[in-house]
Amino acid sequence: MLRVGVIGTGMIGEDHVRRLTSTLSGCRVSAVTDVDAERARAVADVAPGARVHDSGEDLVRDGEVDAVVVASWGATHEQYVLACLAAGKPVFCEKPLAPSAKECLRIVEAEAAIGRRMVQVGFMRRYDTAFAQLKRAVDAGTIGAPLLVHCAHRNASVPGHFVADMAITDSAVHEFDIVRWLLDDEIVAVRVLKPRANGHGRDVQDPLLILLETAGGVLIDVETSVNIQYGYDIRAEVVGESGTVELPQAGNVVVRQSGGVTALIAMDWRDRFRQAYDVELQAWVDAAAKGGATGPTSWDGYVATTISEAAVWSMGTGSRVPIKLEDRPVLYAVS
Ligand SMILES: NC(=O)c1ccc[n+]([C@@H]2O[C@H](COP(=O)([O-])OP(=O)(O)OC[C@H]3O[C@@H](n4cnc5c(N)ncnc54)[C@H](O)[C@@H]3O)[C@@H](O)[C@H]2O)c1
Ligand SMILES: O[C@H]1[C@H](O)[C@@H](O)[C@H](O)[C@@H](O)[C@H]1O
Repeated sequence: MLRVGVIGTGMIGEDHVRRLTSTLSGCRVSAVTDVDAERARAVADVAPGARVHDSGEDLVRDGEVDAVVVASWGATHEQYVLACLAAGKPVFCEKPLAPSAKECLRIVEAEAAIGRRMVQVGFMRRYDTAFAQLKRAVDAGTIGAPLLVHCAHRNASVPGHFVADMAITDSAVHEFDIVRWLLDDEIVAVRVLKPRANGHGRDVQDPLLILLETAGGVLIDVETSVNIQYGYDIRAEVVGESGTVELPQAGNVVVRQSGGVTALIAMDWRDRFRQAYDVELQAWVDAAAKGGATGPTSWDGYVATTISEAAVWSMGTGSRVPIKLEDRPVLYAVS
């Protein structure tokens, strides 16, 4: 039984504590912590026997914690992931791995020095049934070589602390990861365009249109909308040489009523990606129980954050920004 410590018991931290306690197998939550101690105590109540620690560092040191989930704010991820690596404990870190490429690189270097995978990054879309179907269709080659990808990432609304950059660093970072995975290709440049602003957006520039170029010559457009009101809507369509393939709309029940047809839509990410979170965390539990990690790597986290940094720069300057990556350590060599 893997004993898991959870750092950060906010929205997704609480969700993960619940699934580790009640949905997944081979694990239990033995400790939690949050800078909001009251919140940590409330969440500990859903995990029988879980201790509440004063700090993330204390939790990592706890002899009854075999592996750690980091679900605190992005700016705190690096310190906890590095503490886990130093303690030899496998760690699942929510996206973004860290807010800057420099911080991500320090994690990559620390893991590469150990010489084996210890970190899994929370890019859960790779475990989503709908995205898996999309990838299978692209890989099967029936639409020919991919030429274009159209993506939309729409949030009904976002919390009050959401600032302009977060449409990129918090939201579009998922697309930066998923298109690399979907196309087996690297992003080489990014440009961000700003249309007329949505009046629901307060001070946040919304929406954005992000244009990505890949090494293989594919062009990708990503719409981010963070105040779209009607629901949480994630879309992707790949245009190939002889056809197109589109992300199925996961779990949308179709209702026929009063002379109309309505397809219900999720209102937030918890709803839309529930299955993906369950599968990604079970995969991590299984790998962590053997002392390692699987799925999205620290390197994937570093690449996604590097693209985010370039996109934020482009949003400010309007320029096309090339993506420059450091050399990939052999630990993350593509097989
Ligand atoms: N994969 C996904 O789809 C997904 C979904 C939501 C959030 N996230 C990521 O998860 C992280 C948390 O997001 P959230 O929406 O749950 O935010 P949140 O604000 O609801 O929760 C974050 C929690 O971390 C706590 N915290 C902050 N600093 C801390 C520290 N130094 N030590 C311990 N606890 C600390 C806060 O008090 C808060 O309770 C972010 O990195 C976010 O991008 C990922
Ligand atoms: O933190 C959340 C989360 O990562 C969701 O998966 C994403 O769709 C949202 O845009 C973001 O704000």
